[in-house]
This record gives sequence, structure tokens and C-alpha cells, in this order.
Amino acid sequence: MTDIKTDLLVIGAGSGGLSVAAGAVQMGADVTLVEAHRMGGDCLNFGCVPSKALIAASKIAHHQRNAASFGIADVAPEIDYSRAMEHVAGAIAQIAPVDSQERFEGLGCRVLRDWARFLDDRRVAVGDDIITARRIVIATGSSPLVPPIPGLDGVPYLTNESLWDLRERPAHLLIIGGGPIGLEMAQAHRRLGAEVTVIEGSRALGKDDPEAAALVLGRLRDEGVRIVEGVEAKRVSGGAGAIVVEGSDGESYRGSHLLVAVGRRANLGRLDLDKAGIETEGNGIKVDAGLRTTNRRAYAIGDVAGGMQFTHVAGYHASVIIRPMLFGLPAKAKTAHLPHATYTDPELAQVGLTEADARAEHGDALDVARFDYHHNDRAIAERRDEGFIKVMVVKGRPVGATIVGAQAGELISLWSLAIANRLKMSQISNMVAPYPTISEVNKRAAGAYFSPKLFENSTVKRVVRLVQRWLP
Ligand SMILES: Cc1cc2nc3c(=O)[nH]c(=O)nc-3n(C[C@H](O)[C@H](O)[C@H](O)COP(=O)(O)OP(=O)(O)OC[C@H]3O[C@@H](n4cnc5c(N)ncnc54)[C@H](O)[C@@H]3O)c2cc1C
Ligand SMILES: NC(=O)c1ccc[n+]([C@@H]2O[C@H](COP(=O)([O-])OP(=O)(O)OC[C@H]3O[C@@H](n4cnc5c(N)ncnc54)[C@H](O)[C@@H]3O)[C@@H](O)[C@H]2O)c1
Repeated sequence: MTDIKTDLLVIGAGSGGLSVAAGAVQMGADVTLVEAHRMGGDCLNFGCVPSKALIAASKIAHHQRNAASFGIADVAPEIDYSRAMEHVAGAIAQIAPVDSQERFEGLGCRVLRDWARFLDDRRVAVGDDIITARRIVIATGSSPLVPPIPGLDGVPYLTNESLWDLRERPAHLLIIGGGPIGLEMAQAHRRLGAEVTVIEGSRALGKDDPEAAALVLGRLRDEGVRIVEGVEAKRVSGGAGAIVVEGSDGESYRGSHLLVAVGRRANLGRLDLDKAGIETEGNGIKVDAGLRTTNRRAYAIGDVAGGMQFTHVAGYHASVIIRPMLFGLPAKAKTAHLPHATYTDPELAQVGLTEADARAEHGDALDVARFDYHHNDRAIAERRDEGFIKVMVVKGRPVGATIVGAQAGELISLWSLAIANRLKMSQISNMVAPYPTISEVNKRAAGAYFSPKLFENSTVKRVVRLVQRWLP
């Protein structure tokens, strides 16, 4: 047994934990980083990276099938699912060194590879080691939620952890859950040649703006994904290769494989949080505005903190807690500027308030500036002109933006910047976007906000007429 004393103990080497550890050690703290499973956590190994890599493969197949409108003959793609999954594994392998034990040891961290559990408010056991830490960061992430649907435990089912081990394409993939995981994987698998049925208990992409979500769902349905909404999975039966999901509508949905994508469960089980006086709340650890837990020495960040569950949010949390932990300065985690994007085609991105939320919060003070992709020349040239941007504006400042369409995930960053810095729409309209780019939709949305004020304004017209009379 070894006793280790450290300034900072970070539990979990995923998106949040790695960011804290890298920042703190490079600023001079003694850092101990603990990871029981794979370095890089969910995002690298089972989440963002593999899903985006598979989506990229599926896009190529889609373009091969849909080239005729560009004057190039459509071809039926020859899809080798196993090699597409090798591409996925290759993308993970290429990124893995950045998150590796070697890299973090090279930066000066002490890296321990076992489960961490609290002994008391400042001591944590990791295998045979006992670590006493001045500050502790819990960044243990989340796992797929497996709901207690009768019969589910009797059939082979996939989650976002096991999906990447498949090497044979599912003939018919049934997906329970029409959230981001369900829909990203539905479209990718459909484009890679599988039949796909999504069974969604409520509204698919239900956390997003309904008009934007409808556009995405329409596209998926056009591509042949069957999406049934308002139908809960009530019972599962069958066996390998022949699975039946009975829906609350009385229908039986049959497929060869089943993916369960109904949300996440915070990884709390092994931590013995009660020994450290750390309370939980909802689906995560209870934290204050500065991400501090009910134990003043401990912080919780990322998925385990129970809020927005995204890699960039975990990274943001890391940047927030560095200040108090290293310098003793106060810091608060904000949420209004945190974006998210679902990487279906078209992509759907959101930051701040949706139109409905903004209307509820600001009533008549709300202006919605909108611009449609079909007026964007680059989108037209590339036949990607389906989509729109809506910016929710209150007193001249954006409070939210919704973008659905090509590159929405790239375009939303500008509105995060604007909200984070309380920029005015006039400052956005000062920006000049190169022509022809899809990013012109951002500028045009700002233009749409000012157009009625400038073009439908009798005072402006009067002033212009007056000045014109006097100008030489
Ligand atoms: C299929 C899928 C696709 C996704 N796509 C995106 C995307 O495109 N963009 C995006 O922003 N987000 C995406 N996400 C979400 C993103 O993966 C998570 O929000 C992010 O990984 C959370 O980071 P984290 O640091 O909180 O946890 P994690 O990355 O999960 O890391 C937690 C780590 O802690 C370890 N651990 C747990 N308990 C212990 C313990 N007691 N002792 C030691 N180690 C422990 C775990 O093994 C894990 O490695 C996706 C998620 C999924 C499932
Ligand atoms: N692009 C991205 O950033 C991205 C991609 C994937 C995942 N993620 C993260 O992972 C999280 C989890 O994603 P998710 O899609 O698993 O969860 P989710 O909670 O967003 O969606 C799950 C869906 O399953 C439905 N559902 C629940 N029980 C059901 C049942 N018995 N029958 C039918 N439907 C049922 C819910 O109504 C919900 O719409 C996301 O919220 C997000 O934070 C992000």
C-alpha cells in the first residue's frame, strides 16, 4: 500500500478530467489522474469520435447514390461494413496518443489505472494506493441507460459501447430512442445499407426546436429511416438475428439487431460518495454554481455533474474550476452560451434559448430574425439549400440561435461568442463573411434583424429624401 499526497486528484480521464489534469499540471500543480477503463473516456472510445467517423463513411455512400443531379451517374455503393468499422477504429487510434497515459505522464501527471473510491472527505483509495488530496475533481462521466423494459435482459442488445465491435452490417437495426444517439446512428446505418426503425416514446429530437427537428426527421424519413413517435418500447423478445420490440401502440417491430439509446446514467456507483459527504441530485452529483459539490474540497464536472452532456461542456467545466482550485479565485459556470449540435444530415445546432423558451421568458420583447438556406448562393451551388437559421433577439442582443442545415455545427460557434460576450446584433452585422460561403447565413440573419428597421421605416425614407435634395 502506498500513501500519495497530491495537490489535485482527478477521477476519470475523459473529456473533462483530461482537460483539468493537463491545465493544472502545466500550471505547476502536483496532479494525480485516475482512470479505470480507457484513457480518453466516452467521447474518444465510444461516443463522439466513433459516431462521427461512421457518419463520415455513410456520407460517402450517400453521395455515391445521389450524384446524378450534379451530372455524374449515381452508383450503388459497394459497402464493406467491416472496413467502415476499421475506419472508425483507425480514427480512434489516431487521436488516442493525445489522451494517452504516456502523454499525461510526459506532462508530469501521476497516472493510476484502477477504480477510485472515497474513504473520507479527502482520501481516496485506488487499488492499493491511498491518495490524500487538497482538491478532488470527479469527472467520471456517464454510461448508457438501460431501462427495465421486460424481456430486454433476455436478448442481445447493443449500446453505444458495444456498437463499434460489430463487423457485420445489421440487416435491420431497431433503435429504441430518437435522441441524438438514436438518430445519428439511424441515418448512418441507413446510408450504409441497413433497414432502420426508430421507436421513440415521445417526440424525436424532442429537446430541440420542433421546426428544426421536423426538417431533420423529414430528411431521414425520405432516406428510408422508419421513425415511429409517441410509441414506447413495452417488451422485447426474440433472439440473435430476430428481435421483436412490442410498442405501446400494440405493434410489433421486428429487426435483426437492437440498439438501446434512451439516455445516460451518471457513473456514481463505485465512488462511495456518501463517505465523502457528497450528495447527488437528479441524474448526477449536486453542485453549486461553481461546480463545487457538498464536500468543499471536491468538484464535479462533465456528464457526472448532471447538466448538459457534451464534450465541449466537460472541457468548459474544466476551465471554470481551474481558477478556484489553483488560484483560490471565484468562478461560476454559465450555460447560456453552451451550444450543442446533432450531426445528422442536415445538422441541427442550438445555443441559448429556443424560440419557444425565449417567447416564454421574454414575451413581446422577443424578435426572431430568420434567414433560409435557399437564399444562400453557396448552399444552392452545392445543392444543400434546405435549412434555416433563427436568431432570438431581445433588446438588440441575441439570446439564442437555432440552425438546421449544412454545417450548422460549425456555424453555431459565432452565436456562442455573441452570447458569451453580450454582443449586439449590430456588431454581428459589422462582420464581413467571404462570398460565397455558407457562413453568410449568420450575417444574413443579422441583416434580417435590421431589414425591417431600415427598409420599412418611414423616418429613414424621409431622411434619405431630405439628404438627397441637399447633396451636391
Ligand atoms: C454515441 C455518443 C456520441 C456522442 N457524440 C458527441 C458529440 O458529437 N459531441 C459532443 O460534444 N458530445 C458527444 N457525446 C457526449 C460526450 O461523449 C460526453 O459528454 C463526454 O464524453 C463527457 O465527458 P466526461 O469527462 O464527463 O466523461 P467521460 O468521457 O465518460 O469520462 C469519464 C471517465 O471516467 C472513468 N471512470 C468512471 N468511474 C471511475 C472511477 N470510479 N474510477 C476511475 N475512473 C472512473 C470512465 O472509465 C471514463 O473513462 C456523445 C456521447 C455518445 C454516447
Ligand atoms: N452530437 C452530439 O453532441 C451527441 C450525439 C450523441 C449523444 N450525445 C449526448 O448523449 C446524450 C444521450 O443521448 P441519447 O440519444 O441516448 O439520449 P436522449 O435522452 O437525448 O434521447 C433518448 C430518447 O429516448 C426516448 N425513450 C426513452 N425511453 C424510451 C422507451 N422505453 N421507448 C421509446 N423511447 C424511449 C426519449 O423520449 C428520448 O427522446 C445526449 O443527450 C447528448 O448529451 C451528444
